Amino acid sequence: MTGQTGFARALTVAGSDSGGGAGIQADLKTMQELGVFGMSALTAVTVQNSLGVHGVHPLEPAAVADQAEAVLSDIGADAVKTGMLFSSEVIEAVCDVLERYAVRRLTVDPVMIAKGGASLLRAEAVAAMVRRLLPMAEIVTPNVPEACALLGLPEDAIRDETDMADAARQIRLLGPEYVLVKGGHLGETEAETRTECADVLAGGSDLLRVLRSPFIPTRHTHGTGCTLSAAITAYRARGLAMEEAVRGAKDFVSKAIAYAVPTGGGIGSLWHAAHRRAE
Ligand SMILES: Nc1ncnc2c1ncn2[C@@H]1O[C@H](COP(=O)(O)OP(=O)(O)O)[C@@H](O)[C@H]1O
Ligand SMILES: Cc1ncc(COP(=O)(O)O)c(N)n1
Repeated sequence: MTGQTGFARALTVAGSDSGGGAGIQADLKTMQELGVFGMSALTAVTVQNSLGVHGVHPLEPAAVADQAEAVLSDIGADAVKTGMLFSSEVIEAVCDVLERYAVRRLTVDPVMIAKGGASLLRAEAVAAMVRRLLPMAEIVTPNVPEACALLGLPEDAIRDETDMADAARQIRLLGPEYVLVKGGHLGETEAETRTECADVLAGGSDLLRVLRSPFIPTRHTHGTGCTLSAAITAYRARGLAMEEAVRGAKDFVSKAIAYAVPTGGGIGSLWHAAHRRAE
């Protein structure tokens, strides 16, 4: 038997979601669906289902760093993403490894709070994320509350697309080459009249794009952010240009939301194979 040559590889550094919809599980499903060989460095085991996060068991920072090192020193990765990192110690340990292997195609999903409200990043770790991780990122993908936290703004400071664009430009000044501020949380209170979900991409020399997609009226949105950032990472691993990668990822996540599955009695999860049906 011969192996496949010329395949793209991606590494995710993130937490496990026992419910299967977010975290490492969403990342690996997305990478596989997009034809990329997915690998993982686990940061924490979360006890999670559709009703929320019931426990968080972080791994030792050295255990996280060793997993990333094992992957990068042997298999290699064409692109890397980070998700739930939990503590400043884990951020520091992961940054040391990414720096050592000169990882360039790095997507940072600055995961802070799960949809049910549980904290997936200690408050003290935001400073380490800003100081060490953001300058290494090729793209950072905050949702609206995360963008506020990165900029030290009150959590209701971003109210419309103009505010999202301002925030994206300001976060760029923290070091990442591109910033995608995601608008899934904007207008949550007007769900009945909402027609679209817009994300703002800033980067390159003077790129500013508003990426629009139809709003899908569903409560089953567990894993949207993880899936979007994993798809960007997979497309970058395959060598697509950044704007193309982000547009492709938004399309992938929209389809996965449209065919979301009502797993459990709470917030259900995306269906990562949906793009196959829609093609
Ligand atoms: N109900 C929805 N319909 C269509 N797109 C959505 C919906 N909810 C979120 N999205 C999209 O999913 C992606 C993730 O956004 P968001 O939910 O804001 O991130 P997070 O999961 O990090 O909170 C974005 O591209 C956003 O526009
Ligand atoms: C382990 C883990 N990582 C990330 C999320 C965020 O999920 P979402 O994409 O719904 O914001 C989560 N709920 N659990």
